[in-house]
Amino acid sequence: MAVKIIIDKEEKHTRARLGRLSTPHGEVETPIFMPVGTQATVKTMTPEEVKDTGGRLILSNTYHLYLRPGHELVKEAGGLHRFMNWNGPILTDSGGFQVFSLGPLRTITEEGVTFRSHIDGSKHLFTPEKVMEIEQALGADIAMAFDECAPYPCDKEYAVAALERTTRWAERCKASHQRKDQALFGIIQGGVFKDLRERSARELMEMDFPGYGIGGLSVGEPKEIMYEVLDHLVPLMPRDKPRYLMGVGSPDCLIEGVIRGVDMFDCVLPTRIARNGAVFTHRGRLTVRNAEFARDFRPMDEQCDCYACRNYSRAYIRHLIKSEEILGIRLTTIHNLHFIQNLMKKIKEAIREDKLLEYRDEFYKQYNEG
Ligand SMILES: Nc1nc2c(CCNCC3CCCCC3)c3[nH]c(NCCc4ccccc4)nc3cc2c(=O)[nH]1
Ligand SMILES: [Zn+2]
Repeated sequence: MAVKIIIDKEEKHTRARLGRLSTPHGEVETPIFMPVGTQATVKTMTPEEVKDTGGRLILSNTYHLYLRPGHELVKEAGGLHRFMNWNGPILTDSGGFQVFSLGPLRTITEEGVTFRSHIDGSKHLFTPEKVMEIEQALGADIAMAFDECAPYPCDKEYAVAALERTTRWAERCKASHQRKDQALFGIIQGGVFKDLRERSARELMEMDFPGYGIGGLSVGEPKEIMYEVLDHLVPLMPRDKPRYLMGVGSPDCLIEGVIRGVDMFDCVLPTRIARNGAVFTHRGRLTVRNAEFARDFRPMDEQCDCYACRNYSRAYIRHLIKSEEILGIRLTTIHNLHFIQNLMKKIKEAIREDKLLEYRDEFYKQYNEG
């Protein structure tokens, strides 16, 4: 088996669990937050720096790498691990979400999705078979199936059509996926409708994937609705397979997702807000580029022991960002990735001690999400 999860401990009062996910490029602990490396780099970070913040498994993307530099070029380079000098596990998303977020620039048919490149406007067709060819060429340890992510809100008919197409496309992905050293994960859809979520999960589990993405969430729905969908869906999923909540998330969503039994998370948030001069702290978000920090010589987060917080002040980092000095967003990125990985470490400790709900309450007491 290319990829499997071993559950080491289930938290006593929640669905949270500690596990180890083994892959051809090594074993990682779960629950895990996976930094995003859209164009074969976690923006502004060297692989060593990503590792130093606690990153162990990173994401890259079929859509972006197909358009530039091209999956054949990456294959010629020896695959994504060689190309980007990352020797840990990699997961590639299928581009389903990217292509659907292109809005009017794309059209969906049973065959696949035609879209125009956001780079040069050229026309392309993604079919399940084409996406499998791309992901196998990139060579990630985990490849996501090509799915249709329904928008939020959408009427039930739309969600049914997207779910049914996702199931048919999952069959086609499975039929055309040959790489034995790459695990293909199915993606569960069904919008915010509990019966549709059950149906999508059942149809995909019949295909016996080694792991499952939970798609169609974190697309604008209120967090409470996302939590309700998880409360209903996760118990239906196999206990001994990895559960990957796609596109999540913020610190509160990570804690709530782990409580509900999720093992894997990815989100652009930590790296994206860092580039906008904003950082996570134990007391909530802080926009360090704001004028109020011009003479604030404290670290970004006084409880943080990352490289940026040990060596630089808010005033200095604000100066760098205002002066468009690249070091500025490198320091906010180092901090944000460290903050999220440190949060995952504290969550894992709380699971070990069966105190995850207490940890959540303690976290919320100090943290207010913006
Ligand atoms: N196949 C697929 N992917 C999904 C993704 C992309 C996950 N990140 C991939 C990653 C690969 C490398 C390039 C970047 C993306 C999602 N992201 C979100 N929410 C993000 C919501 C969000 C949160 C913060 C900022 C922006 C957007 N919901 C998602 C649902 C799906 C889905 O159903 N199917
Ligand atoms: Zn820090």
